[in-house]
Amino acid sequence: METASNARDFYDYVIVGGGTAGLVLANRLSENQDVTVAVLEAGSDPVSDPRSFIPALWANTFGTELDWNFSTVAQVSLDGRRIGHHQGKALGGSSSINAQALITFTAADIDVWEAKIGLEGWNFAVLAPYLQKVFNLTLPADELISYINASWATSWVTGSEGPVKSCFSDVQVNPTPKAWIETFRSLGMSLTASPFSGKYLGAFISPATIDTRSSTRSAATTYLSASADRKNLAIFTGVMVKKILLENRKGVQTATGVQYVHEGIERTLDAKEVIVSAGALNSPKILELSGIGDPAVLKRAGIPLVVENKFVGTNLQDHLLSGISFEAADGIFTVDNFLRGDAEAIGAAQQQYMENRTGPFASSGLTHFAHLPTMDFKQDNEALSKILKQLEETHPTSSHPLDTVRAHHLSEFLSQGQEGTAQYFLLAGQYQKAGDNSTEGFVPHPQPGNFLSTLVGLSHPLSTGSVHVSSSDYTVAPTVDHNYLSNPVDLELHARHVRYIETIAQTEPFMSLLKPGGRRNDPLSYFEGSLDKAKAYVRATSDTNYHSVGTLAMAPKDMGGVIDGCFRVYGVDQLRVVDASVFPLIPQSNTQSLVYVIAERAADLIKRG
Ligand SMILES: Cc1cc2nc3c(=O)[nH]c(=O)nc-3n(C[C@H](O)[C@H](O)[C@H](O)COP(=O)(O)OP(=O)(O)OC[C@H]3O[C@@H](n4cnc5c(N)ncnc54)[C@H](O)[C@@H]3O)c2cc1C
Repeated sequence: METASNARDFYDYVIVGGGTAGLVLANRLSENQDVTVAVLEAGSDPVSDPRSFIPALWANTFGTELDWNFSTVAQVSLDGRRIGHHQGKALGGSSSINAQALITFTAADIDVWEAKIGLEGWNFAVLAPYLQKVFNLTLPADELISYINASWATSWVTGSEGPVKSCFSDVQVNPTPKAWIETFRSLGMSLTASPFSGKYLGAFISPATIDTRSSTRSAATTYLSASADRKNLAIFTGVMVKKILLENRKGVQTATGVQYVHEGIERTLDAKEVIVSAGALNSPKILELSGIGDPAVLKRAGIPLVVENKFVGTNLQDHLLSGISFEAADGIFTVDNFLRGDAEAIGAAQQQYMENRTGPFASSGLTHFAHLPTMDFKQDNEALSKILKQLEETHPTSSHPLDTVRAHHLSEFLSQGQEGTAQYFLLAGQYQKAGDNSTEGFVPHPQPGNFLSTLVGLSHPLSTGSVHVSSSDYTVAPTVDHNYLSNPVDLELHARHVRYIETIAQTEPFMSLLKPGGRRNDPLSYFEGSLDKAKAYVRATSDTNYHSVGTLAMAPKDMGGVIDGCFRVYGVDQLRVVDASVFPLIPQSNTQSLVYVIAERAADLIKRG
């Protein structure tokens, strides 16, 4: 058996990072028996680790060896707080620790790549068919489909036959779905079309990437099971790639392999082509350690410049998250007992899961979603006009050529009111801003009581940040600066959405899920309609939604691109990047579906040559 210590000297494709995108590529490229493929993954295989495979335990991976455990620098507009930022360090990458929500991208968010960024062939019609190549959705029994109003999913199931299994996980244990859907109906926000259709608004219960037969997480590792017997595919774990080996061939820098460390020993591996799939926060680091990047950044870190591109590590985007926790009515199920580490409650849930694979442990707990336009602007034309005017002006924080496209895209959404500008979702438990030490976990200091939280993620942030090396030492974490809320439009929109949570909480039937006269878990979360109070709360509590993307953008070079439409790094032959780094603009959806799809498309393009 091949191990990292006795690996061959040469593979056709060396994939750096066995994460979400990396394992899709490993499977698809090794379908051709005539090529050899090696995956180098820094983490271990988590498949038999309950923290990874039990759907509810995803946040228990935080701060463990399955997590890179990054943290941002102090965020000026978040009251100077540092934000802990988890990323999967294991086979399957972040798909092995994520919250498993399966929410697919919308047409408008992808079509803008072709129409406004000039990426030929990058549109919804081309990408959408890949969803069915990736996912395999199982429907619940008919009466449950009707209970959760999910008939929209029935037609999609036909043809969904990919390796990543998904299902509607928690409808049997959680009585809230109907209340969630009916509340948004009362607010005029019923689901307008299937969330798989590419254009919809409103509330729905989403599927999750969970295998219904075993009630276990279905991550990118399922791509490996499908290719386990292939002699031309080698998977190495516990291998940290230091840099890409570059050689000047006839005046063109060319990737010839990688340098890596395994069990303290440094080795090299040669390749016909190197594909970097180390995720949005690690891939830029690998390019910069190899001398590809902004001369000023490399100089500061003491790394010799090989290929200049000042956009490496820029354009970092995320869906900033905030929410309000309301005390739940008696008898409503919440996970607060688990968050407080109540041994009896955890033991009972564990036993139920082990015995018949049901109960709260069989679900990620995040399945109630709604995509909404900025509801305030339905009545307040003056406020809308003010924001649209702000969007026309170049803002001083503008730092990336794609900022203009971003502002125009958002402006269209706001003026038409037909697309989501925030994602709302329900957490049956208390939400708390994380501490700035990410090892503190999901809810660091749980309070007594049971809560229902409605959270809001800002869909199309204009604020962009960066991730860069601060040292030539590969063991040093990169400097992550999301620059959250640096553009005031983001604060204005996020605060309006977070304020709208109060309206949701006062609407039936959601209101009846809450304790009459019950408290909220944060004294700052009482806005009484004040936008200023909502803004202060957003600054004090917002956190990451773990959707970092965009740091090696696919775009023309003069628009801030680092790779072209075929994933090739500008200025370097035989080097590609395929992962969440390549998104030029963040979509309003959660990011895993687009990462999977992009990797499938990359495999097709690479195979075509
Ligand atoms: C906590 C959390 C919750 C989330 N919840 C959801 C959700 O519910 N729904 C959703 O759609 N999305 C969710 N996401 C986002 C989604 O999972 C990610 O966008 C996606 O998985 C990223 O895929 P990737 O291939 O870009 O990177 P990853 O999957 O993170 O893969 C990168 C891989 O590269 C490896 N690597 C990095 N550096 C090196 C190196 N130097 N040498 C060797 N290997 C290296 C890493 O260990 C990792 O395995 C969540 C993410 C997180 C972290």
